[in-house]
Amino acid sequence: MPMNPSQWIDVVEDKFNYNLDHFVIPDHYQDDVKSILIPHGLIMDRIAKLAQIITSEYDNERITVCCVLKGGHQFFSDLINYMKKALNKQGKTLPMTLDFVRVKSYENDQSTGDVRISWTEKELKELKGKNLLLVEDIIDTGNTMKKLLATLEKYELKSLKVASLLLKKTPLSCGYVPDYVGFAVPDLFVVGYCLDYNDIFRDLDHICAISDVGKEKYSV
Ligand SMILES: O=P(O)(O)OC[C@H]1O[C@H](OP(=O)(O)OP(=O)(O)O)[C@H](O)[C@@H]1O
Ligand code: HPA
Repeated sequence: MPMNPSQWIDVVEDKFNYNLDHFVIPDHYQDDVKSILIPHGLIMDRIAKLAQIITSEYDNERITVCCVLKGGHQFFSDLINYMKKALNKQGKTLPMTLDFVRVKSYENDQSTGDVRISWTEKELKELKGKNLLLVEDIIDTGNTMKKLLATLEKYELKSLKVASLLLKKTPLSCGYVPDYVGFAVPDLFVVGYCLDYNDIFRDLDHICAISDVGKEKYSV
């Protein structure tokens, strides 16, 4: 069952803007972010809960958990670990196959509109009859996920669900809402925890709002 929006954590800009000196930020990013929206510890605690919810909704059938690279990598990796712990606690067994797809459409803080997906025809055909769980870092305009779902349509999956750590509250949204959401975030360009700006900031632990200095410094 998709989560009810009341189950998401709503990150409100004025309430959730931890000062940069409240947490450790690497020196090389000090000027490049303006506030911390979600500290790393909170991200991890939230993923533990998402893992509990997700594992409780599957039976003992094998699932294919597919990481949407590159941004989804950290969430995927932590989610799998928490899912294994949750299964252990629930005394339940759920065999998981781990899979990866590379998708890219952003340059600077804008979608180019050209969503490139690495799946080959052979890889797509192999998904027939599988229970697929797509794991994404963020749904912003929703165009990436819309294209992924449209691509999968004719391949006769047994089931398809999407978990996204973040869902951006933006007027540019196409209206797509994933089954599982960690946090609803304000309409700011966010970086850290593998979310990037031109491949920078993936090594930052917390989820932060990028500063104008950061945008300027790393723009292409
Ligand atoms: O909802 P949308 O507006 O389509 O944006 C979301 C997508 O944008 C980012 O990918 P990006 O193209 O930056 O590639 P990356 O995962 O390698 O960072 C992110 O990882 C999502 O896949
Ligand atoms: O806010 C964002 N941050 C990083 N990557 C993204 N891809 C879409 N939106 C974002």
